[in-house]
Amino acid sequence: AESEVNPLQYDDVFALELAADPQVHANGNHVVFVRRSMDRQTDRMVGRLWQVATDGSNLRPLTSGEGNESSPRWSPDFERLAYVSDQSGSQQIHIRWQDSGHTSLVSTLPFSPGSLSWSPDGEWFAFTMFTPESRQAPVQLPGKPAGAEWAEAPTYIDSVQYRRDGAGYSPQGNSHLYVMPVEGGTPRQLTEGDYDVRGTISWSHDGEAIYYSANKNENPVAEPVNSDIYRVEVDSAEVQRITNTNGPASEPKVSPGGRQIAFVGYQDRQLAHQANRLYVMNTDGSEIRNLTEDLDRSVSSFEWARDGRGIYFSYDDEGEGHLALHTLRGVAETLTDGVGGLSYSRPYTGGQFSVADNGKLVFTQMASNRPAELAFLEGSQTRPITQLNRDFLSAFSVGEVEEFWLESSVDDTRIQGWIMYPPGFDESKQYPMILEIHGGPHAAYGPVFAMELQLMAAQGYVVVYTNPRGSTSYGEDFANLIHHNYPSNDYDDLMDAVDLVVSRGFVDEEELFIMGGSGGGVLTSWSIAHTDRFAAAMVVNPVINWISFTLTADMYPYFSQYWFPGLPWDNVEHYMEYSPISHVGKVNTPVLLFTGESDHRTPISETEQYYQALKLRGVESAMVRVPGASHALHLRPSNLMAKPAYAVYWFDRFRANGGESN
Ligand SMILES: CC(=O)N[C@@H](C)C(=O)N[C@@H](C)C(=O)O
Repeated sequence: AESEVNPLQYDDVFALELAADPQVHANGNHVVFVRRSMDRQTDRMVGRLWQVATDGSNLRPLTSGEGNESSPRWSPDFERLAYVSDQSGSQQIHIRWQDSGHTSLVSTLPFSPGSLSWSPDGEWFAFTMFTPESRQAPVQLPGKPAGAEWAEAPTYIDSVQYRRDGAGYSPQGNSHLYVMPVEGGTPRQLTEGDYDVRGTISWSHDGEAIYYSANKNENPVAEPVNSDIYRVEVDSAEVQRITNTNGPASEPKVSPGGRQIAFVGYQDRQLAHQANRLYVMNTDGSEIRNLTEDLDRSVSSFEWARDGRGIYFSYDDEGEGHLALHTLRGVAETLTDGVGGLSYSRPYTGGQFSVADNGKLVFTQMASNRPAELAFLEGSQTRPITQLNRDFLSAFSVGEVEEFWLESSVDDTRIQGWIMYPPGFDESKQYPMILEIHGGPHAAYGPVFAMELQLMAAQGYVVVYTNPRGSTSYGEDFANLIHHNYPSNDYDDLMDAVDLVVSRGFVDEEELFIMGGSGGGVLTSWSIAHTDRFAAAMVVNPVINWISFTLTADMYPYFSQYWFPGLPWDNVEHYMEYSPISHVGKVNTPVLLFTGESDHRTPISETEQYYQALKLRGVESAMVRVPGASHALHLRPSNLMAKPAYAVYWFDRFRANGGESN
């Protein structure tokens, strides 16, 4: 009955929890994971290490929980657990002895460690760490008296990657590979040069070398996606190149027997979307085999089976994460779906898993009514392990999500989408509707819990979301329907979805609203230049002008060469034809903009261009600037609630009868 409906409140963002980074014990009996929750005082998501038996019993914290903890990694004998924590004031490596429960800080690193990995004998850690390049500024100004307070010195920059979204302006330097005794000591740098070591690092079976991936090409600007796998000897730091592929070769993982390496990558064809394939090769780089050539889906992550006879991997298909096993003999078997749940703000796909002996697996399980929880897979049986959100969600009515498919009005291409109903939905009534559009554009939404969308549904809006052409998880051809052609018929797919939902009869056509972030901001601003059917729009961290975007975004070498037929100055007409700014003269829809001031992916200058253009045209518009926020606007819980709160404020203003229709 309607009286029992208890919709979510904005403040409930602080009640969300999720289970991440599962690391299952080899015996499959218990799993260590990062329990993420929201801290109201610091306005941040914090991670704490917890352990639970895979039958769901004995859920308990592993540490005193005073720091933000991440990256739990079992020692090879499963007697110790390494992890990273900022308990000491900076991100450092800690160890927990599983028998005594004793924990200890073992590093004093100048920068945060990444890709933490135990040596096979359990005596060394390997990790990546930022390594500053000690270089004096080329200009030294004379005349500063001792103790004088002069302006901060100007910064001299000549590196390609001088800023990164989420990290800000970087000092000169690179991420390099280090080793350190596990009981502590001085880290020893194994790689050097003007390239970054990122992602998985993997010890050779005998512990004498480490495999890593890097883009060491002479002109990394011209080859932004190219990378290869290298082997560095731990004693001598001698480096050997293992692959020489045309495209990325990354995430190397040595097989349990030590004779093979699995990795992901693809043959570069300069397409906007190129699906990651899973490869195996001998450790000397010979006999490279593409295991997933026929899958036509992107491999998200993978792990060797402990007997070395196959590789478990995850991939998204039709908006949902799947786990599969590929034996080295060539047989592939899908084991489960429902992998995902780590994106809690908008319903993006993405999950994690961990492999025990004998085909037992733990994975993050997605659901449209709660964020990621852990689940156990044994054979073909899946059972839940954690219920971290049970307490909070049992008290509230969450919007139900229904899948739909439609055939494109342009070319009959099948398009998938979802409707989120407001709690207490009554189909005999008329509701306002929000179309919420994902970014990427090569990314996918799915039936995943999404707090931003839930908070808008809780305010009485039907929320519709789709995977228009260009989205991933439907194969490379579907994604590349917008190659050098974005935005285009993806707009028609979105309008087809609106038509379908309107035809169901429960949406008030006078109360249609549209919003989207990033690539979704592109499509929102594009849509309102091509139709006046929406009563108002919210354009979140958009790209408005492809020329200014490619020349200010952090990933500019990639965007300029993979999303367009050539560089901006040689293709001005193309760039401008596809830029929403070129069509702003047709916009009549009231627009609210919402962007992080520290966004280096779609810089706020894009938002400002659009805002000023709308003002010049006299279109009703406002701009919300989010101080300190990067492209990942949801990272601070207060911003996670601010975005839907502003959306509802703006859309309520433009409802037909002051919001009284339902
Ligand atoms: C590749 C990339 O970062 N694209 C951005 C323009 C984008 O659309 N990002 C999406 C994933 C988002 O929602 O932020």
